[in-house]
Parts: sequence; C-alpha cells; structure tokens
Amino acid sequence: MTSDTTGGTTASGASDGTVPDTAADAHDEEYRFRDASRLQAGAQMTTATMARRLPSLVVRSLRMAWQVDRGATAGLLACQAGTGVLAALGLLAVTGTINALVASGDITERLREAAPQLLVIAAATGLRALLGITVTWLTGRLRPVLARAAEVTMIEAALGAEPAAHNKPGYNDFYDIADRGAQVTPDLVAEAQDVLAATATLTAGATVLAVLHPVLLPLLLLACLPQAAAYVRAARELYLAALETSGRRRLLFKLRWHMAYAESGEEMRACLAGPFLIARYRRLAASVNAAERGAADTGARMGVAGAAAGGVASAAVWAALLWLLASGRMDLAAGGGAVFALQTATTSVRGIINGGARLVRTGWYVQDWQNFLDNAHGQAMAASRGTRTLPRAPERFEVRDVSYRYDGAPADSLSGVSLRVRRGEIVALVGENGSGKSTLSRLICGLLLPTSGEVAWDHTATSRLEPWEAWKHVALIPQKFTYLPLTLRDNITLGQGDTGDAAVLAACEASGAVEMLPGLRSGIDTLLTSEWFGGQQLSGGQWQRVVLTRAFHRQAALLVMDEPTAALDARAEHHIFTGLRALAKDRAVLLITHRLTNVAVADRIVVLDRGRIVQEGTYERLTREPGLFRSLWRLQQRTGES
Ligand SMILES: Nc1ncnc2c1ncn2[C@@H]1O[C@H](COP(=O)(O)OP(=O)(O)OP(=O)(O)O)[C@@H](O)[C@H]1O
Repeated sequence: MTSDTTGGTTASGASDGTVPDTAADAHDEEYRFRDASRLQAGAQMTTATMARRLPSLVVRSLRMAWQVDRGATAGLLACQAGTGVLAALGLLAVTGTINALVASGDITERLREAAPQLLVIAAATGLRALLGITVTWLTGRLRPVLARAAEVTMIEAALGAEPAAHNKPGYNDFYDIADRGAQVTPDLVAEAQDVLAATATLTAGATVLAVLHPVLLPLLLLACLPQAAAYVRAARELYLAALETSGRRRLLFKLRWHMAYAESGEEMRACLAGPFLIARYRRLAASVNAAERGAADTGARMGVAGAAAGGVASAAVWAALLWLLASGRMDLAAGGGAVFALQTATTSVRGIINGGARLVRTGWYVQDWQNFLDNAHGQAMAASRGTRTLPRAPERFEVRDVSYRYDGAPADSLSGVSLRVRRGEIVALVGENGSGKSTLSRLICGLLLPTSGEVAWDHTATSRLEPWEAWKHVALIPQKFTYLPLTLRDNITLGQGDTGDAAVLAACEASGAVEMLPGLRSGIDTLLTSEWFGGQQLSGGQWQRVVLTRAFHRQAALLVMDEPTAALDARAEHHIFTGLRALAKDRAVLLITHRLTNVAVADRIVVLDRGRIVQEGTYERLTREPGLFRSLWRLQQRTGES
C-alpha cells in the first residue's frame, strides 16, 4: 500500500528520502558530546601511558573475573601458565631437534637422538591445543557472568544517583560511555588473556633467544615499538570517536525505540511520523558513521604505517641474525634454533602489542565505567545527602520557603513556597499546567532537594536523610507511571511488605483493582504484558488501578497522588475518592488533580500559579472566594453542563 498524500510514504512508514528536514543538521549539533576535558584527556593517551597502565589493567580484569567466578579465573590462569611452560618446552625441543639434525655424524644416529625431542614437540603441541580448548570453554563460562555483573553494578550506580541528575549537563553522556564500559568488561578479561598468553609464549622465546645471543631480544623489542605506537594511536582514535558520538548514538537508540516498540509505535504510525523520523535517523546515523569511518580510516592508516615500520624493523633483526651467523658469532646449529625462537618471539610481541592496544582501549571504557561507579559523575546521592534515619514514620511533612530551579532551566519552577501536611490530612494541589504541582510533590517526597529553603520531615531536612530509608515512608503515584513486565503481584508489592495473597487482595480491594481479577488468566499471578507468551495486557485505566494498588499496599506515611484517576472510569474514580478519607486516617495525603470537583474531599486546597502559592483554603471557601480556583472551577462546571 502506498499513499500519494504523504509524498511517497509506504505502508511500513519508510521514507523515499524526500522528506524535508532542513533543520536536522543544526539539531544534530545539540547532541554532541561536549565535555572538553574528557575529550582532551582521551586525546593525550600515549604509548607510554599504555605501557604503564597495562599491568594494572590486567590485574583489574583478573580481579573482576575472580570476584564473579574464582574457579574459572584460577583455571584460566593455570591454563595460561601451562601454555607458557609448554611453549618453552616445545621451543627447547625444536632447538634441540635442529641441533641434533644439523650435527655431524650418521643420519640414523642423529634421528634417534632427535626422536625424544620430537615426542616432546608432539606432546607440547597436543597439550597446548587442549589448553586452548579449555581456555575457550572457561572464557565462555566467565563472559556472560561478568557481563551481567557489570550491568548490575551500572544499574546500582544509576539508581544511587540523584533523581535530578538526568538534568545535569553531561550526566547522560557519561552514563552512556560508562554503560559501554560495563558492556565491554568481558572483553577486558579476554584481551588480558590474549596478552597473558602472548607474554607466556614470549617468555619462552625470549629465554631461548637470550641464551643464543643477548643482542637479539632487545633488538626485537625495539623493532616493535613503532608498531605499538601506531596501534595505540588507532585505538585512541576509535575511543575518541565513540566518546564524541555517544550523545548522537543515544538519540539513535531513542528514535529506534519510539518507532519500533509498542508504547509509542501506534502513535508514530497513526500520525505518519515514520518518514520524518527515519529521515532524521538516517541523517544522524550518517554523521555518526562519518565519525566512526574517520576513526577506522585513521586506524587503518596507522596500521599500515605500523606494519611497514614493523616490516623494516623485522628485516633489521633478521639481518642482524644473518650477520651473527656470517661473522661466526653464532654457529649454524644455534642459528636454526634462533630462527625458530625469533619467529615465536616476534609473533608473541605482535600479539602483545595487538592485544595490549585493544586492552588499553577497552581499559579506557572500563575506566569510564569505574569512574561512574565511584560517584555517578558527581551525582551520587551518597555524596549529596545525609545518613540520618527517622526513629519512626514521620508525622509531618513541611515545605519551608522553598524555591526550585531545574538544571539548565531559565527560571525557577517554584518560588518561596511553604506548605505543611500532617498524617490524617488530605491536601490538594491545584493549578494550571506547568504551575509547579509535580515539582512540589517531588520535593515533598525527597526525590528532589530544594535549590533554596528546606523540606523537612518531622524537623529533619530531606537533604540530611538517608534516602533509601526515607522512601520507605513514601507511596508515590506519579503522573507517568511505570508498567513492569511482571506479574500483578510483583507489580503491586515490588517485593516489599506482605507479599501474601491476603495483603495483595486487600490493596486490590481498596483501589478497585479487585474487579478486574476475574478477567485475568492466573489472577494475581498473571503476567501483565503481551510481549511474552502467556502474558496479558491491561488497558490504560486498568494499569492505573494497578499503580493505585501498588501505592495503597505500601502503607506509607506519605501518599502522593499526581493525577491518580486521569485514566479511570467514573465508577472507579468515585470508588477512589470515597475511599480516600479512610485511607488518609493514618497517612498524609497530597493529591494533585485537574478535576476540581474531586478536591472537595481535601481538608485544604493549595492553588499554585507560575510556581507560587496564590490561594489556600477549604473547598467551600475557595469556590466562593474570587480567585484562580473559582475561575477554573466555574469553567469546569460550565464545560460539564454543556
Ligand atoms: N525534568 C524537568 N526538567 C526541566 N524542567 C522541568 C522538568 N519538569 C518540569 N519542569 C518545568 O517546571 C515547571 C513546572 O512543571 P511541573 O511538572 O511541576 O508542573 P505541573 O503543575 O505539575 O504541570 P501539569 O499540570 O502539566 O502536570 C514547568 O515549567 C516545566 O517546564
């Protein structure tokens, strides 16, 4: 199916590339990574830095591996050590064989002498292959565990960051690059393995070379330096490109998500956003591709330069070997062994350089991950909040002359606001869109900390409270609530409090969710999603009932309800508001709603206008008194009548 009204839009929403989007390039600039100091630090990474950091990176990767699976790590280390020993044995046996074969005397005698050495070569080769298979097996076992463990630490660090962090400049970019670090953590271990294996073989080759002639090994190492520098430069370019494109890649991910997933996929289809978004996606992808291609090109150029330098240097080493032989400084028998040892050592050194450069690049990502874990880009709650715990559930929640400005916002969202809500009391917050109601609710919950003024729970400022302990006293129904692809029971309890049937059903009773239970295939254990087999999807209003149930089940001292009935039908809404008084018996309730007749249930109504409290009083008073509340209320009454 094609539609001629959309200028070439196909049924899949794919664009024919003619969708105009002239502002896209200007917008793309806004998504660039802007932390100059981080980019500068990355640009200053050198071969010397790499050489210095290599040992600590190997140790760090092994430590991480050790933490998640000691057996596999010990096994891997043993295999690498075994590989080194076998390489040395094999090399000595090859040297011995060559010595025996090139010696003078009867060929049968020489072969008999070489036979045990040949056996050692065969055994060492076989055993090394076996160890190689074991390494692959153990690495395969370790990799996923390590990857998941790194992911979990990342989630914990993100959860431990200030909720306001997402508004802080650079936070999301640093989160992204740290997340990449978490994802490549298993690579760090695999690359450390490669470096260790190459080092073990090099040790064997180097020992033989050093015995044969002291000049060969230093010469070989010197010869590999230009290649090392080229590889590090290439690794640095790739790392910088990844850093520089992180913001744009995040946007690509978000656009993909909005187009492909159910949540916004329907809307995007119905409003024919496909061509526009795909065009934007393509343009953005092209700019990311250009940056990554540039890095790949530089990497290839560096690789060629390094290989050429390495080739010249190798030729110099081989020339030195020939000179040693020609000048009689090394006899022919030793020369045979030296050729083999040199070959082995060269391969090993290249392996170290190659693996080392990859290891260092991965190490930079992992360092970004570690930095984020340390303080969540300076946003860790542990650093900005206190550790106080309250001896009992708070009685009183108080906002004292509070102002709040979101990071990067041009003006305060709240200015000089004071408010108090006690347990047993229902306070309603009303006001027009953007007047600051949700912001105030986040402040009273201790999710946001005021820019100035204080929010106190029983006289303790929220900034001094240990946040996880404090939130045990909060039940929040936010405007945009979360659908978890878990069972109804898990969605309600979130693994806390009494998770038994009776407690869950009681909460369902209070919210009215009990009415939907007969329609659920497995009752409270129904999986609430149709994205997986056996699951069942709920309607918007049914989900709102689940979220209300979640809040009621928590039995917290502070219940904050931000538009709690926006998606509910009239009967369900009536059920909530008639039950609210009973719920508020032992709770402080903060209710935000635009349906002004519903706020009659509140003890007090607070009216916000452009971040300031402009009216406060009972429903009876405010519906009589001239002011913002009465004009909004009258407007609604008229709309309801018409
Ligand atoms: N995360 C945020 N970052 C920056 N500014 C924000 C953020 N959230 C809200 N704001 C701004 O703060 C102001 C108050 O927003 P808030 O969400 O508190 O209003 P509200 O009264 O709850 O509005 P509504 O009735 O539409 O839900 C608005 O100007 C809004 O643009």
